Amino acid sequence: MEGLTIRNLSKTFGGFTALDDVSLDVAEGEFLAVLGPSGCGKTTLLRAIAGFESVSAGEIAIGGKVVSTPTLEVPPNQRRIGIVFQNYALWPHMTVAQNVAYPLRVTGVSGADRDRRVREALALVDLGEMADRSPASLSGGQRQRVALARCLVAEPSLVLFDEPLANLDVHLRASMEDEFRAFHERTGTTIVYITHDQAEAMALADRIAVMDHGRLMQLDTPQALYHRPANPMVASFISQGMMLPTKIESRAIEGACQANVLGQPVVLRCAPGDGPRANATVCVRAGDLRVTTVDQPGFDGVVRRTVYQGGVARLEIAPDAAPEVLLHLEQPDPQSIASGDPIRLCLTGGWLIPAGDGR
Ligand SMILES: Nc1ncnc2c1ncn2[C@@H]1O[C@H](COP(=O)(O)OP(=O)(O)OP(=O)(O)O)[C@@H](O)[C@H]1O
Repeated sequence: MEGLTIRNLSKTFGGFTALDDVSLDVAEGEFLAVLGPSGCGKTTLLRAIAGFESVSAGEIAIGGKVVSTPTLEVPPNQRRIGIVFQNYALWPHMTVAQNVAYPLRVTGVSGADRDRRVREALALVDLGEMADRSPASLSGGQRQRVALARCLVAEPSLVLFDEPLANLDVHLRASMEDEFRAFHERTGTTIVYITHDQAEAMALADRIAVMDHGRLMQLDTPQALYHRPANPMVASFISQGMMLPTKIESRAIEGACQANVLGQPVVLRCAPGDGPRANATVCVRAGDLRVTTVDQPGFDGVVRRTVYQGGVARLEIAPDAAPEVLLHLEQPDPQSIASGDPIRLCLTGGWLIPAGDGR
């Protein structure tokens, strides 16, 4: 298979396991984001793919060719990989074109061939007009595009992005997201994109690998991660899913179970074959909760906090039957609910976290 294949990859530093039995495939032309909290192993994974880090167990293959095992290490410059870092790493004394030409110079590509490839790479990132400018005269986003062109000029089979937007302000991040998406559509490059920003991963990637403590928690489309998280870590990490204890009362029929949550009967979405079991948990999104009245099905709680957000207020609520869980929902204007008020909520749906850890 072309693209990238990782099989049972582990990496230990002394006695510490930074990557723990990670397996994943990235298809040729696919855009995969690797997402997870600080310290989950994202950078170690990227460094192992790039060849900057040896592996303790398992195997990495790029374009069908094995490049890393505990006894084999193909050097980084023979892996046909491009890397875009968050700090651009452009040479300040060179023009934009000279920066982009640099990887070709060091590999001995010269003359008209080099000029043509630099022109094409700059055109791909829409910087053809800026070839003779110095990096200091460019905006942060333009510099990031030069870094992208410099990586593309070497015609990599795989491009690794290491939190490339982490240093940019919010507006520039949004426009660079558009640029990266357009770039991927235009070139069909296989991309592995490391980030701790969930919104960025969701906006850009075909699929997302969620990691925690060195382990792959779930690899799926953004929609599947949101609607069908495989375990509590993914459920709470993606869009602040809320977890509530649940009693399942029927077997799954057409993807739904009858259940009871905090005393309220409710139909929940679930995996095929799910059914009554101990310690079941439902993942609830803010949109699954609404404020209701005492004569309606639901459960009672107390408002702990309200935060007005323009047009809506975020209500944080502790249910009476599980006060250790803090629920949140958005209540549209006009606002009449205050902190400390008793409240009744109705749960309209949710996803039953599958049994086991779902990996
Ligand atoms: N050379 C090393 N020696 C010892 N421990 C290391 C080394 N490199 C990484 N680690 C540890 O491995 C774990 C994973 O680190 P890594 O940098 O891959 O995480 P990350 O997900 O990229 O985090 P962040 O988002 O904060 O950059 C951390 O606990 C880190 O301290």
